[in-house]
Amino acid sequence: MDLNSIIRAASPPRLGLTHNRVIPSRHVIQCVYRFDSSNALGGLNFTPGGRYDWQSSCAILASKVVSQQQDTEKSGGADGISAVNGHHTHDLVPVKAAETPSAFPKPLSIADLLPAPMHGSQLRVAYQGVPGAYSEAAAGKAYPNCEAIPCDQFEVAFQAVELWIADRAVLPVENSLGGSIHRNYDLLLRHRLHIVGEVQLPVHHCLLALSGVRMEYLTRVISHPQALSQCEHTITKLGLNVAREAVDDTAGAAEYIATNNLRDTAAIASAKAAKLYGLQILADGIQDDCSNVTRFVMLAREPIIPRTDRPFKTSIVFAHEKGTSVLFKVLSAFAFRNINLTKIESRPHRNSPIRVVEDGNEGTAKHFEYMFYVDFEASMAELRAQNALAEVQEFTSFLRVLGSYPMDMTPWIPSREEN
Ligand SMILES: O=C(O)C(=O)C[C@]1(C(=O)O)C=C[C@@H](O)C=C1
Repeated sequence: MDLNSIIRAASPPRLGLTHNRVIPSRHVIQCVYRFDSSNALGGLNFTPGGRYDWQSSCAILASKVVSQQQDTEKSGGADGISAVNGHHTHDLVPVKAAETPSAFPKPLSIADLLPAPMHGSQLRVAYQGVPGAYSEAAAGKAYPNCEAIPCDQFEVAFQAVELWIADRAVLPVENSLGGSIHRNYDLLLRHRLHIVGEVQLPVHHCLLALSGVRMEYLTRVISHPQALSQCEHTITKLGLNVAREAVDDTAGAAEYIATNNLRDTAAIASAKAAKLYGLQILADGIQDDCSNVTRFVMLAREPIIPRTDRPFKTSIVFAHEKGTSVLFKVLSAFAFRNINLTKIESRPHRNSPIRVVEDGNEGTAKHFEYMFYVDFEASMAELRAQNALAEVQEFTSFLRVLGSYPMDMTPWIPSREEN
């Protein structure tokens, strides 16, 4: 087997935006949620008709399954894609029911309508990147024994869950050295998934190159922008005179070097990526700080029921039409109740990015408008959290609960070589 065949064998196809029409080999059930923007407890209350409602409707797209199945047939779909509801398309020829009852579509059962994971199968977890990416390791930490599904973009991982191709998505939101992964904050707002958990992964970076390549041959280092920034000082300290180039993910960088036989380029990626793509480790543990940790959130179509028997965290996002002046009031709603905040992030308000204030004598002032993301240490099952949010709602024009979920309390172990 040559190196390329090894790489191909090691890498299952990634989901891309063009794969959105992939149908799982069972009924596709689509849920559409409409959010009442006045809903402080969005996603946590399902009482129909009230102010605090999610309006939800579920439709079983049997006809869509059939039409997509025909499309797939035409394009010679791969195994598992051409199968619909457990029946391969070539089974669907006119036959007598008594002779071959399995030739007819199976009626839906309660099992088809159960929340994921369905049919007792493995939990399918979407992540951005290719095998060997840190996000894959985070998916394994969050859901041991899951089936990790590689996606080529963050957006695709969201869509994979929304379209029932995956049961969960695991996505990075912040790193102890590189800061926030802003793209995912923006996507959390644009999609209707719920945060159901978090994992913190110690990230141990290696410098990888083709076998026989020496550091002095290198002219370029490629990796995910977060990984490049997490190793910036070490790269300089190693005396490397190299261009830095950003690619979609760390393991993808390793795969690219191996596939294209690049002898002047190194990748920053995991030791697992070195093994998967047949690269040597030129330097080990090159992150600028040994306590380099990335925090990932787990996303699902449904929220979990918040509890009080273990430490919970709640993530919210809010905006106010009068700008940042209410921030103090909002934050004091938590301070007065002794609720600890663990994160505040502001992002441009896409719907109204600028507020213009006219002053007849002085001219016109333009202020930037923001969405604020806050994580606090309390469960939505606690009265103090509910009261805090009721107060926050008074000051805000938009408020959404992104999720209330168990905190990752695993003991602190600095990064090691295994990821
Ligand atoms: O590229 C990868 O391997 C990823 O999983 C992405 C990612 C990130 O987005 O921050 C995850 C963890 C590390 O911080 C570096 C990169």
